Amino acid sequence: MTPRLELKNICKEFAGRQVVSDLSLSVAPGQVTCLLGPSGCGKSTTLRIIAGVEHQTSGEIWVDGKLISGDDVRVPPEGRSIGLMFQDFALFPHLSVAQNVAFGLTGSKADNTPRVGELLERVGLSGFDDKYPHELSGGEQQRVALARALAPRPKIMLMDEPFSGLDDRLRDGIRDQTLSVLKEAGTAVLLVTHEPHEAMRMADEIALMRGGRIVQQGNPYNLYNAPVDKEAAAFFSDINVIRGQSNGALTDTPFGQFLTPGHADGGAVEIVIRPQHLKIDFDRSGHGPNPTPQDGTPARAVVTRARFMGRESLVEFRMESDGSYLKATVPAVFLPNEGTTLWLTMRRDRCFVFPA
Ligand SMILES: Nc1ncnc2c1ncn2[C@@H]1O[C@H](COP(=O)(O)OP(=O)(O)OP(=O)(O)O)[C@@H](O)[C@H]1O
Repeated sequence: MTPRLELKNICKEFAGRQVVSDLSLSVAPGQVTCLLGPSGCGKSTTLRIIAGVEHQTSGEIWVDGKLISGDDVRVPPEGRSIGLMFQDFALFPHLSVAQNVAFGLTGSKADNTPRVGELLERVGLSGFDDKYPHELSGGEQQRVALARALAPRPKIMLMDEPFSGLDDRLRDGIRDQTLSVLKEAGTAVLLVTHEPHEAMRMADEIALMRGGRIVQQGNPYNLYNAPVDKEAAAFFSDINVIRGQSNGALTDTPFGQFLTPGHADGGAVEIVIRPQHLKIDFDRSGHGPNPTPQDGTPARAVVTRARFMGRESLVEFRMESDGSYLKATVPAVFLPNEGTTLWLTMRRDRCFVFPA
C-alpha cells in the first residue's frame, strides 16, 4: 500500500548545525506514528518541515505517492492537506465554537453547517455550537481544536505535544477519544511527544529520536522489550546497570555468569534490567531461592530505602557482594524495612546486554 506520508532522507541545518539527520519514515492511512525523544532532538523541526513552514536542507516528502517537497518542488503549506494541532494552537476567542470549527472551510455558512454539526457530534460536543471558547473547559477546547483541524478532511494530522496543557485526569480520556476520531477518519497521524507513556498509549509505531536521528523504530512492544542501546532502554523506565567484562562469551556478575556472545574477550559489557524485572525473596536462615536457568543465581542485598508509591513500592538495595546499588519495583503490599536482608534474582529473559 502506498504510504499516506513518506519522508525520505530529510536533513535540516541551521547555521551549519545539523538538527535533523537523514530522517526517513512512512505513515499509513489511519496509522499513528509518534516521534519520541528528549527536548531539542529535532522533533518539532521535523513537523514544521512536513507542514511546509520550514524547508529541509535536503530530502523529500511524499503524500499518497506524490512528491510535495524536494529540491525542485515546494507545495505551499495550504496545498498539502495537512491538519495541525499544537499545544498552544489556541481557538479564536471572538469566534463561537461553530465558527471556530468552520474556520478552515471554504463554503457558505449554510453549506458548512452539516459538516460542523457532524464534527461536533464526533468529538462529543453536540449543542456547543454557540458557546465561546472562554465558556469551555480545557478538555472541551481541545476537542473543538480537534474538530477544527479535522474539518477540511486533511489526509495527515501533525500533532505537537497536543495534550500537555491538560491536567492528568482529563488527559487520558481526551487522548483516547482523539485517537478514535482520527482512526475513524482514516487520517495518518504524526504525533510529537517527549513522554514515553503518551507514545506507548497512542502509537502504532514509535520513532525514537536522539540528536536529530531516528535511533530505533517499531511498535511500542518492541521498543520497550528490545531496545537498541542502554539509552533507548532508559528512555522508557528506570534501569539498573550491572557492569562486567566478557571473557570466552561469559560475564561474571553477582547473579552468576551471563552468556555474552558476540563481545570481544576483555570487552566491557553492561547488563541492563528494568526494576520491575528483579525478583525479591525472603532470607531463609542465610539461604535464598535455588538457582534456576530462567533466573540464574540469587544474590543477597540489604534494603537501603523503601518507598510506597501507590500501586507499587520502590525498593533500593545495596548488594552484599560488591556494594553496588540496585532498584526494584514490587507490588505495594510489600514494603520492607530499611536494613532488611533479602535475596534478588534477575529475570534473565528480561535482561539486555550491551557493549559498554
Ligand atoms: N529556527 C531555528 N534556528 C536555529 N536553530 C533552531 C531553529 N529551530 C530549532 N533550532 C534548533 O534545532 C534543535 C532542534 O529543535 P526542535 O525544536 O526541533 O527540538 P524538539 O525535539 O522539538 O525539542 P522540544 O521538545 O524542546 O520542542 C534545537 O537545538 C533548536 O535549538
